Amino acid sequence: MAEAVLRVARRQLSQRGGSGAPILLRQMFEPVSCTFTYLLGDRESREAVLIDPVLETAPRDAQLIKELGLRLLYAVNTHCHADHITGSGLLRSLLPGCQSVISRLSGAQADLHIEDGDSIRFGRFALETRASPGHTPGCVTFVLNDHSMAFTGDALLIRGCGRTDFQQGDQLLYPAQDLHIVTCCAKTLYHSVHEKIFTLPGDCLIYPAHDYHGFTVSTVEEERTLNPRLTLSCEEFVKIMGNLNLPKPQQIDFAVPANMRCGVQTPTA
Ligand SMILES: N[C@@H](CCC(=O)N[C@@H](CCS)C(=O)NCC(=O)O)C(=O)O
Ligand SMILES: [Fe+2]
Repeated sequence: MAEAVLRVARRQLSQRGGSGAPILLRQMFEPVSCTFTYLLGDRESREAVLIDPVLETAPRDAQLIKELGLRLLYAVNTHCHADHITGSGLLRSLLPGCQSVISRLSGAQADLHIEDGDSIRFGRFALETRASPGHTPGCVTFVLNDHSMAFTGDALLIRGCGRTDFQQGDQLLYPAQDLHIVTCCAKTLYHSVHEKIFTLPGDCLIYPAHDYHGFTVSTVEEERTLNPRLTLSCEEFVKIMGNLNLPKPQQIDFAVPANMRCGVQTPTA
């Protein structure tokens, strides 16, 4: 009971802030890779962060940020993406003052490297970093400080989850050389989701990095009870992940090397 009261109080503090203004949130879509980019801002200080921008839609995002009178502090990545080039490199040149961010464990270049437990602050709000490896070793989930929403990248998708068949060394490659790697990554992902995401409040909103079925948002409670993969035992989950037989992402051969350098740094002529 005391915990519930505290949670409500925390939520009012962050979502409503001191002035009663709610957080500014925009979910944007890039249709080729089916990627969601999220803009979060503080209406009072005008400080903002962008989660998982895509190279092709970075100019759109920069224009919206300017139109809304926001100051982009950080263009952050939930992981080194295999299916598209990140927009974080381009955004730092389109919006001077913006810094690119990715986890240290991704091995990718960026202005700032984050680790489990680090906070990304913007105005009266903050995003907590929770390491959630498995899809890639450097995957993180960002949780708003009042635990009302989580940006899960590819660790947890709506009624699905990220694939675990990438070879993970210096770079992501496909396919993983043997089933042992897929098994190990799948076990890691299962524990990440159960320990770092499903432990959040049931009404915490889940915002993934992709959706291929037309969904936009879910909740912890929905995924805890309805996700067809993550409601299985770890053993059954590992078996399913070893047999997804997904085709190689079309852009992986050039997207991953580019993302290891945090994408394209300057606008093309
Ligand atoms: N067809 C797409 C790639 C689709 C894909 O592999 N998606 C990844 C997430 C992006 S790295 C994934 O984990 N999918 C899980 C699933 O169950 O679909 C392309 O060619 O880009
Ligand atoms: Fe991914």
